[in-house]
Amino acid sequence: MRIPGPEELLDGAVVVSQPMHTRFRGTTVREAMLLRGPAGWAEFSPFPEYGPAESSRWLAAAIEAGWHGWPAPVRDTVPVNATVPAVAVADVGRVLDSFGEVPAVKVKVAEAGHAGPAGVAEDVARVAEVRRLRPRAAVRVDANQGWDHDTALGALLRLAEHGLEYAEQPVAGIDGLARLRESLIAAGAPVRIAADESVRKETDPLAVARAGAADLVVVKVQPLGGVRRALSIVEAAGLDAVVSSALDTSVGIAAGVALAASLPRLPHACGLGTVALFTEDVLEPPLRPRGGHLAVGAALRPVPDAGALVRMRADEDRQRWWRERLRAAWAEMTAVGA
Ligand SMILES: O=C(O)CCC(=O)C1=CC=C[C@@H](O)[C@@H]1C(=O)O
Ligand SMILES: [Mg+2]
Repeated sequence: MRIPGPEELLDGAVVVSQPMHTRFRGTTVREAMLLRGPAGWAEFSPFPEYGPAESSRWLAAAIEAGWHGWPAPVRDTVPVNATVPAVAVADVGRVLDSFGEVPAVKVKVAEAGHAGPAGVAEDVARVAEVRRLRPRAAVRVDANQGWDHDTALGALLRLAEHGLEYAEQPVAGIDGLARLRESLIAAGAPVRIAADESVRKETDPLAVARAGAADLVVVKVQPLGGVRRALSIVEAAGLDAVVSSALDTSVGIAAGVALAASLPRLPHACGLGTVALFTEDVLEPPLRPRGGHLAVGAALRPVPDAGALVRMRADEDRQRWWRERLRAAWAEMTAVGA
């Protein structure tokens, strides 16, 4: 893959700032740098705390999107899940309604500061409310590795009573996932385990499959370094994959759609409905599911709305900060031996 130089990448780049309806991942504003390449618009939006090495994979994904393009799709539509942040029970209905009809709902649990017994009770109540409001949807939970073994085991045994499609990264680490999976089977509640952080943050994303630590892998285009790299990780893992967003703008969501559309098997709804969590988006109309699905054809060549780019443009300090970040990620990516 040809790697353009930083000046070429930054020519026409703009940083946008997106306010969120609900706090998610500890923030209420998400920034993203949008790049304009010969193959189309691309997104570079590593989370603010990520250093150059981790960010270099996000840059590789942007270069693929903007300078090379994606593999051909094998399906026309992609099923999408609603994402319910760790909100109070009273707010669950409002969040669900913002996603419209969906085949699956992902519920955030074990939020920082709420991973003890009182937090588990809140999590169970949130999942019960989702189940009450969407009796036919598949319900999955994502703990972002916030529980320890015993809390996860206790929580999942209670949550399993509401019917769980799977539990995403309930505990940290590959060994932790493998041990919990065994304990759940031994307890007669074989809740399926999906690995997220143990795939996207490990230097060896296949280790989870080798260790028998998960039933599914969650794959996100930017953290894994592009659609092609994510496809090869899924193939080598030999596990079913759930495609999810990294809280991207619709430009980044398009890359997720490209991945979901080109996977040979797609048995689960994808976490690609997250633009519903933002108050504004760069696309007019935003990439939002209809009837629980995103249409692939319309999604693959996102062109931001010129007015939205002006309205959402971050201030000049943030433009400079992101330009430096891209240069640092580029230097890491092209360093000898990288
Ligand atoms: O998968 C979804 O439904 C939405 C995306 C999502 O949950 C995430 C996006 C970005 C960062 C993560 O904290 C989070 C996740 O852990 O999967
Ligand atoms: Mg996750």
